[in-house]
Amino acid sequence: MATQGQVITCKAAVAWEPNKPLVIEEVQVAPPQAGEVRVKILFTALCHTDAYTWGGKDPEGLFPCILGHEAAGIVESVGEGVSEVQPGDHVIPCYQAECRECKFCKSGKTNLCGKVRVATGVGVMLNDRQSRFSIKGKPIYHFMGTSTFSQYTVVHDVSVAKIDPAAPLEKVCLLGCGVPTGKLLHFILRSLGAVWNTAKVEAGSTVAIFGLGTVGLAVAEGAKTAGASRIIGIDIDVKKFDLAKNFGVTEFINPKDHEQPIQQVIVDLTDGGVDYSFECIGNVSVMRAALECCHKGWGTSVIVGVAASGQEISTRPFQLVTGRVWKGTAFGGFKSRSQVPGLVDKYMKKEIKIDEYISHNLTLNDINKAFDLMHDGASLRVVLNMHV
Ligand SMILES: NC(=O)c1ccc[n+]([C@@H]2O[C@H](COP(=O)([O-])OP(=O)(O)OC[C@H]3O[C@@H](n4cnc5c(N)ncnc54)[C@H](O)[C@@H]3O)[C@@H](O)[C@H]2O)c1
Ligand SMILES: N[C@@H](CCC(=O)N[C@@H](CSCO)C(=O)NCC(=O)O)C(=O)O
Ligand SMILES: [Zn+2]
Ligand SMILES: [Zn+2]
Repeated sequence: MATQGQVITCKAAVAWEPNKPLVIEEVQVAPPQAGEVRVKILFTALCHTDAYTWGGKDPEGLFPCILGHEAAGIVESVGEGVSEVQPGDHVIPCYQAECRECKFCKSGKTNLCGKVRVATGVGVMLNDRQSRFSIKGKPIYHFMGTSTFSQYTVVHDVSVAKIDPAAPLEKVCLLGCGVPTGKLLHFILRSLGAVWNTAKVEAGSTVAIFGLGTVGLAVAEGAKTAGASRIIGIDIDVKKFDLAKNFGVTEFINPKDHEQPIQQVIVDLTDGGVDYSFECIGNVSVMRAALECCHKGWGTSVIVGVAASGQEISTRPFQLVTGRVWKGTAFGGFKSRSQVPGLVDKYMKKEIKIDEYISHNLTLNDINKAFDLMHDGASLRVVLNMHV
C-alpha cells in the first residue's frame, strides 16, 4: 500500500490544554512499530470519559493529547510480528487490552490486562515509550491507548479487535466503550457464583440505576433482558426519563424532587432496598447513595462512573458488615479482543441495541459542538464521521 511505512499527515482534534476547545490540526502519524497497528478511523463516538479527561479531572490526563476511545476503522498497516490483523481488516480499537499472556489475562478472574497499561497510562507506546503522533516535530500524547479523534491512529496489537467486515462501522463504533460497559449485568451475576441459575435468580429482582446516559441506559437494557421486575432510573435531568422507558426503566426518581436522602427514598419504595444498584455518573456522593439504597444482607452496588482525581468514596463500614457488597467494573467485564467481535455479531443478529443510543451524527470538524451537546445533556452518543 502507498502509505505503508510512511508518515501519514491527517486531521485530528488536539486537546492542547484542559477545557480549551479542541483544535482540528494536521498531525503526523508515524508508521507502526513491532507489535503495533495503524488504523484508519472511520467513525468515533464521544464518551463522558473523554470529557472528564479533557476537563482536567483525570490524574492520568496529559496534554497536549488526542482523546477518543469509542471507534471503528480499517487497518492501514501493521508492524513487525503482528499476526492477528492485517491491512484491510475492520477493527474496533479497545482501550482495555487483552494480551492473553499476562497474569491478569490468565487469571480467569478479570478482563483487565497488564501488558501495555503502563504505557497507555502515560500517553505513549510500549516499544520505545514515545508517541506516534506529532505536529511539526512536537509530540502529542496518546490517550487510553486509542486516540480515536484522529483520522489515523496507532494502537498496540493487543488493543484491537477484528470484527465482521459486514458490520456498519458507523454503528458498531459504540461497542468500543459505552454499550458493552452497560451490558455488565451478566458479568456481575456470573461473578456472584457460577452455580446460580441466572434467569431464576434474576426474575423479580429490583435494580436502581443512577445516571441515565448511554452507560446507564445500557445497564437498564441488560437488567430488562435479565428479567428484573423493577428498574428504577435516577437522574437530575428529566429529559432522560421518557427516553429511558424504551430501554426498560420502569420508574423514575429525580433526587431534586425529594427532601430526604435519595437512598432513603429508594429504601422506602422497595421494602428495604434494591437487589442491585449501579452508579453511572462518576459522583462519589451518589456512589455512597447507590450502596446505601441496596438491601441489607445481599444488595450489590456496582461503581461504573469514573470519579475525578482526588475524590474518595466513603460509607459506614456497618453497611458492608450487614451484607451489602460494593464493587466496580471496567468495560463491563468483557475481555476485549475475545468478546467484542461476538458483541458485533449479536448486533448483526439484532440481539443487542446500538442504533437507539445514537442521537446525533456529526463530523470531526464539529467535535466541539458534539461536546457541547454532551454537556447540555442534549445527546446520548454523538457519532463523528472522520473523513467528511
Ligand atoms: N467503568 C467503565 O468502564 C466506564 C465506561 C464508560 C463510561 N464510564 C463512566 O460512566 C459514567 C457515565 O458515562 P456516560 O457516557 O453514560 O455519561 P453521560 O454524561 O451520557 O450520562 C451521565 C448521566 O448522569 C446524570 N447525572 C449527572 N449528575 C447526576 C446526579 N447527581 N444525580 C443523578 N444523575 C446525574 C446526567 O444527567 C446524565 O444523564 C461516566 O462517569 C463515564 O466516565 C465508565
Ligand atoms: N485514568 C483514570 C481512570 C479512568 C477509568 O477508570 N477508566 C475506566 C474506563 S472509562 C471508559 O470510558 C477503566 O476501564 N479503567 C480501568 C483502567 O484504566 O485500566 C484514573 O487514573 O483515575
Ligand atoms: Zn468510555
Ligand atoms: Zn494481558
